[in-house]
Amino acid sequence: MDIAIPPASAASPAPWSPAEFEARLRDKGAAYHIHHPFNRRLNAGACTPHEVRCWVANRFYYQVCIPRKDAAILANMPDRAERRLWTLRVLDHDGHGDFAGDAAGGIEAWARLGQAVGLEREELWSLRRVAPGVRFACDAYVNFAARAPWQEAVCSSLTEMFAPQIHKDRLAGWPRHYPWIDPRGLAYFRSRIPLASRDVEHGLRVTLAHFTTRAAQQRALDILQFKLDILWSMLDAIEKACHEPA
Ligand SMILES: O=C(O)c1cc(C(=O)O)c2c(n1)C(=O)C(=O)c1cc(C(=O)O)[nH]c1-2
Repeated sequence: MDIAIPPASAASPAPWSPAEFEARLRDKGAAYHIHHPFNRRLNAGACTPHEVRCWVANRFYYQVCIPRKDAAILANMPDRAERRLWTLRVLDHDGHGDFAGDAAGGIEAWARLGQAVGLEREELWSLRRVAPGVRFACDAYVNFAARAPWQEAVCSSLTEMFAPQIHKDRLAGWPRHYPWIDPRGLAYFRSRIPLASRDVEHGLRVTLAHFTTRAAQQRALDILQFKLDILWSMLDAIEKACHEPA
């Protein structure tokens, strides 16, 4: 992701209007990992208990990386008001307050999902089931967020525009498809629906204000594609690592 934004010139096409630009960002949902064959199988109830556990153990690495990447973005934000908003993202995942209920944070909620699918806590936290491709993909996200201008890092979080649907699919289908999973373990997915909407509102405001030439808008679309590729690559690696020979 080291392609520089070329300077606007008289020959550049006019920028898209904010509404058109936002529509083009939203069109990127066609490449979201909701359409990945492994996710389609997972949410259709076609995965074995081994595959579900393996997905939960691998995705845990994404969960632990998210607040690290958000902390890296914070360090690059000069503006106090933006930092105050962004801090919430770190706390959403790391937890705050009394460490009970929602205050325990997303990582703890994911660990409870691990318990609900039958993973030992130590096995999850040790990260020993994380496939190399999942590590590479998540580390690429943290590295990009740390090195890019903060507005570009914010833009890369906009895959969250498409996340509420994937969480809703899990909440709607898993209790029927996977009755062996304790439904209390699904609380993480429920908790993310309002938080993702709040995050997207902020992320879109920053993105629409920052990427204002056509070349910059094209770069924003490329950044979003880079993040979509990270999520897709994670599932490619998970699909391979979690495959159970018949
Ligand atoms: O389960 C999913 O498919 C999924 C996807 C994404 C995403 O689109 O990046 C996030 C989440 N979940 C999620 O739970 C979450 O907290 C989150 C934060 C971010 C981000 O980029 O800052 N993405 C996502």
